[in-house]
Amino acid sequence: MSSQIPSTELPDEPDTNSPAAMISAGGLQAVLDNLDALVYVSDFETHELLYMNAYGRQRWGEIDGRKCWQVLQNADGPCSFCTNHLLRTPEGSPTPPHVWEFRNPIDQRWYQCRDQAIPWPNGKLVRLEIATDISERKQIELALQAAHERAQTAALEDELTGLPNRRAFFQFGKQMLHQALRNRSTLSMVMVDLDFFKRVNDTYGHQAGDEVLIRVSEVMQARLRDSDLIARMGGEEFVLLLPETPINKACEIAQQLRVIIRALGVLHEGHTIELSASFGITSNRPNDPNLEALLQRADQALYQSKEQGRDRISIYTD
Ligand SMILES: Nc1nc2c(ncn2[C@@H]2O[C@H](COP(=O)(O)OP(=O)(O)OP(=O)(O)O)[C@@H](O)[C@H]2O)c(=O)[nH]1
Repeated sequence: MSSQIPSTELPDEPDTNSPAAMISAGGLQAVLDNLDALVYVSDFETHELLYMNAYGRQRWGEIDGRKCWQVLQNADGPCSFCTNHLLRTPEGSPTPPHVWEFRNPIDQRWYQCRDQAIPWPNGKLVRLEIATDISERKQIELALQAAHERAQTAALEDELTGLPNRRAFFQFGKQMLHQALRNRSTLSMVMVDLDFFKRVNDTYGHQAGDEVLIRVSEVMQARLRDSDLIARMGGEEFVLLLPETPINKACEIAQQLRVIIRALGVLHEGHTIELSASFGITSNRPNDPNLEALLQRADQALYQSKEQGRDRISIYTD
């Protein structure tokens, strides 16, 4: 088989009369003016617009020797987000095209911009931008992102009380323990469990029980600092993580919470539901391998509170 290409398919000499070779300035203009994208060229130093295609002129008006920031941004000076400095090396050679996305504050639409330094007929490098309207795609992207963030928040939030849930407790708690070990500071843990909560449900109904859980969450949250973590671990059990809080201070806080819950009296359909809670307290130790170690100790201390009659606080002791 011959490896020679037939001359009809690939001529040896370029045919200067072929339609492709005859593309004129007018032809190029037609291509540029029918593009569904803004194309403009501006001077690097003066920012004067040297060219803008029909797409751009229809949206932003004639260029009339004006500067890019006057025409495209209606501004009094160069834009803070101008990319000119990214398009040339310090020696003045063109860098690879810079592609970025931005929302034009004038028309509020999103554009993907492709900026590049190109040689102009006078021999100077100039700025070329090709900007494509990506608003529809961006709207979907932003809506998806918001939905994803909402789903993430929902996965970490207890539906009833709005407190961080068990999963959030482990996620944030791990970081808090890590920070405490690194700073050699005391992280205290308080486990809180409402007493005889089953009776509340049995006597007043499940909805009354839910109201109690919400009110207890609110009053505990109100007493704590922003840097403390309070999570609902499930049922009528809550865990507090108190950074930079020595054990005696954690006991003081737990006592206050105990008194607050005792005094709460949740009103439900004309009845006042009296409550109490038991507490188990511990603090981190230098060799604590993980959060579970603290949880185990706090749980044992809580068990002691329950055993000794409830409505009390206990500190874990070996
Ligand atoms: N209303 C309501 N009740 C819940 C929820 N989650 C768990 N419970 C109820 O909480 C009760 C917990 O009962 P127990 O574990 O026996 O604890 P308790 O009655 O508080 O007894 P002690 O902890 O020993 O003082 C059960 O009746 C659960 O059905 C909830 O989200 N809402």
